[in-house]
Amino acid sequence: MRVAVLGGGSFGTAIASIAADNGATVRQWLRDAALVDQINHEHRNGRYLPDYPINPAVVASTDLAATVAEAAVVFIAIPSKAFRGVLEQAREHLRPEQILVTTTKGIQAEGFKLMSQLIEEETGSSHIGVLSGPNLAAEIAQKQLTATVIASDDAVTRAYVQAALGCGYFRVYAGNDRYGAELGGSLKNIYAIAAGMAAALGMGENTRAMLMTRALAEMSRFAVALGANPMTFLGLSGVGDLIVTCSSQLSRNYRVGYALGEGANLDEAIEALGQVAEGVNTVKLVCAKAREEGIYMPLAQGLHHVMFDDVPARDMARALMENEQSSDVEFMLSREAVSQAHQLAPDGDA
Ligand SMILES: NC(=O)c1ccc[n+]([C@@H]2O[C@H](COP(=O)([O-])OP(=O)(O)OC[C@H]3O[C@@H](n4cnc5c(N)ncnc54)[C@H](O)[C@@H]3O)[C@@H](O)[C@H]2O)c1
Ligand SMILES: O=P(O)(O)OC[C@H](O)CO
Repeated sequence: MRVAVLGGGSFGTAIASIAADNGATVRQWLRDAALVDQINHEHRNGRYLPDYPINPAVVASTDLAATVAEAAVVFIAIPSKAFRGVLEQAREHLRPEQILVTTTKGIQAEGFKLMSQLIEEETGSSHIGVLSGPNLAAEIAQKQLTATVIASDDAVTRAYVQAALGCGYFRVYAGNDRYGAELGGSLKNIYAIAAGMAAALGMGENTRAMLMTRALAEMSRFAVALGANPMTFLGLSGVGDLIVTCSSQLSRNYRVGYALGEGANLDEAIEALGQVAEGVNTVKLVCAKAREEGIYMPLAQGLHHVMFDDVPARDMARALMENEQSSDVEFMLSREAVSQAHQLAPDGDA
């Protein structure tokens, strides 16, 4: 199998190395000639994954056309802000039978588009997939046992990606809800920022469990309103990714939240990170979309106030705790039914 990876960051490098470990012929495209040289000669990505060796069979290049030329599968691991631009450059070199897979967990502001939708618009391909799951690049680079999802309505895409990446330390499950899997990967970054902030403020495990579980309720409420299948959120690309990203200092989104919780401002937190934290942009886009569509998203809106309106995180947490008490699993008991029933109890002030 011939595999191309577009992107020289931590995840692109991790994916390239898995495919090479699995016996594929792997080409990786990046812009930085010095980093290309380092990957090809030292088998290391000193900028993004400095502490881990890369399979020596990975060949990096600054030549986009040559990178994709022979590939059966092309993975695109480019931050959402640059994703369409890279597709525009790649488009003329791609062939209709090639399988195009996004690994990017972000949203384009214009039109609230997910990356697989950009691939569809730019290429018209019928072999499009989303790779998403609890996949911290640094842990993959250590060959920690890891699982992911290839979500596509195209059986050929699912089969090729399972064959390209499935190996002794990386297990690839198949899904057919591309939109739900991709939305889950983007939304969880919002709550990872909140979880990092809560940890920095000394909040405990009960708090983290509450935050993650209510985040899942909020994510699935949003996804259902936008037409995704809520069952997808029970899988690796939903709750699985939410767990890892809300629990680990290896997550860039968690680290941004942690820095904010320690008192840094947003610019300082982003600068200290030096890599992409998609959640910073996603929280803005999701809050705007939720307002537009009338979707109840108290955690995301609360985080937005903390990040962009200077509301202290502890004040926001207190306000959220004092919100009207609601339903646990609203697919079974609606929020409206709980709210209406409040009049049946004696008034707390009486
Ligand atoms: N790192 C992880 O653990 C991880 C895991 C799963 C998914 N992802 C997702 O993968 C995507 C990429 O993440 P990453 O971790 O590799 O990011 P990163 O910040 O480590 O690297 C981004 C890479 O994209 C390159 N890039 C940026 N703009 C470009 C442009 N215009 N043209 C060409 N290259 C450009 C950068 O030079 C860099 O090599 C993100 O959306 C992220 O959500 C990351
Ligand atoms: O480092 P983050 O926060 O972008 O998260 C990485 C992956 O999405 C975890 O699955």
